Amino acid sequence: MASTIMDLVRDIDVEFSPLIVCGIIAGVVFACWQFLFTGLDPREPPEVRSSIPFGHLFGMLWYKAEYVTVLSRKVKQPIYTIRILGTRMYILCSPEFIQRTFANPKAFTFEPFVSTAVRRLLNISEPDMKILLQEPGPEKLPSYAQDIHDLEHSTLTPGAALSQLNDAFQTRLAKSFNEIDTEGTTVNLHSWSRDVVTQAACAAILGPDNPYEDDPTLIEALWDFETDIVLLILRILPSLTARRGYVGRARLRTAYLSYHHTGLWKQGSPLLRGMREIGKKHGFNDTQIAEWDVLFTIAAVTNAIPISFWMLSYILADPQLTPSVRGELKAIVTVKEDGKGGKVLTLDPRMIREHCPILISIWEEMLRFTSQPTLGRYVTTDTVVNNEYLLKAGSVVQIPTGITQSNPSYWGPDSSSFNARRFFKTDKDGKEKASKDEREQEKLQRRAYTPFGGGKNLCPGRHAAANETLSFVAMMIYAFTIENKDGKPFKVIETAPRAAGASVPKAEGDVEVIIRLRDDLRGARLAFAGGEGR
Ligand code: HEM
Repeated sequence: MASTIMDLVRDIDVEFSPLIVCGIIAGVVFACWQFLFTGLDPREPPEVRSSIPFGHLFGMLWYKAEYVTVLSRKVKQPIYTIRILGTRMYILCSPEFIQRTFANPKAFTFEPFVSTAVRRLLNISEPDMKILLQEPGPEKLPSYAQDIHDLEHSTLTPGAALSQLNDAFQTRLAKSFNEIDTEGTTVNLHSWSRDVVTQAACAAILGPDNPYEDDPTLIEALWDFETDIVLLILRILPSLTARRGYVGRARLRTAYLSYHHTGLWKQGSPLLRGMREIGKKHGFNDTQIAEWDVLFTIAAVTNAIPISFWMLSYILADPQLTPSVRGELKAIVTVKEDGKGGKVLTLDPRMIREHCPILISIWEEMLRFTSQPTLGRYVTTDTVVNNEYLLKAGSVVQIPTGITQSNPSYWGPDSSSFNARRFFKTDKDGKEKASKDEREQEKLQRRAYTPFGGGKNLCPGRHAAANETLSFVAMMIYAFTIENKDGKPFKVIETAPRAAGASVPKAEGDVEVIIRLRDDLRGARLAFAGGEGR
């Protein structure tokens, strides 16, 4: 109780000082003035006004992260401006404009969004924040943010460090698969797959002796933190309004700190060790390093875990797909005697791209269909895009990728539904089947396809995400039968509204299933080539 009161006092103290209240009033007056009197430059994209005053603001409050997507579907313009409380937002719905902004990261930057969120999430002081983000000074030393960016891209692009991460993921995943009861295990598929894949993803980043192994309830704490992240960034009485996330964050902080103090970080991934080294170089203490590690873990699981569940669900819901996928997976699976009277089934995820075109098509379609982030960029300098429109410094660019990723002129009349074979490119003999027109269409699609964002901030974890999802789904489909507990045909469950900042929505509710090893594999141990446990 006493600690709750202290939390409250701390929140109020931070958020509602007289200075901040005056600031808010001044901001509102300024915003109203802007709204009523400031015109747009004629070279700016056309303005879309709402029919009622402050309509866009209400729209944002109502639809949250989805508002610009909902509005863009109605407006049907390639580029337009809206104003909310005096801030200009340019909404980009055409691949042409989107690619131009990706190509100019100096003028259109993502960093202010990250730094504001991180500062508020971790309570970093202004001076520390300056150190964090400082531009290279006269000595030309890169900032912490730049060092981390470079590290992420070097350790997560194909190479030795990524292979090590992938192998560690698969080793831990195989352990969970081998724990499934031979007679069958009844689970809630959504929460079970979330826990199994999270456990493996954390082992990949943090190493085999990580806090989640000692205390699996930390998985729940991680997802509580992830779910409440927007409320924690807003910081309006977080100990009350985001209680679960608030407590989860504190538990994770303590657990990661102990992981660093006890030296367990030494068996972590090259990425994790690199983050620690960079933190130390920039003068961070262990608590700050631990907090960054927690945030990175969130970035690594927030989209990859839900998409694993969706991909498995869409395959299970189509009776034709399971046999087709199993058929092509045969080429990458071996079953051998293990020398101890048993057998071991080994699946090699590194061969999926070459041998499993249907599975790859499903993965790419899954990304198109579910990963529809609204990307944000801050305009740092007045810039003309495409020799056509002026985007003014101090404004915000919003890119609702759901618009381009479901536009029928790029994707055809079935653009708003899931089509497992949309990206299937080879005929039975493995020859390219695309005609010239189809190849032109593919070019358009490639420009309209941004499930991982783009430009300088293109998701560095995209290769790891592909490995995680494909390894999980491939083994689930190949080695197990998965049936609804109530005996009815499997159906894809509802999606929850996409959270602000998330690319992939989570599921609403759950579905109870029985997972059983296939009869012909009874007694076999499951393993991945690359991962241990063979
Ligand atoms: C299917 C799974 C995933 C999806 C759909 C996804 C999507 C995204 C998107 C849309 C962005 C923002 C890009 C932009 O603004 O242009 C992003 C950034 C990021 N993602 Fe992912 N991501 C996934 C998995 C992962 C994984 C597995 C990791 C780590 C292992 C990861 C680490 C990051 C990081 C560190 C950033 C920030 C990059 C920066 O600011 O430069 N992501 N991701």
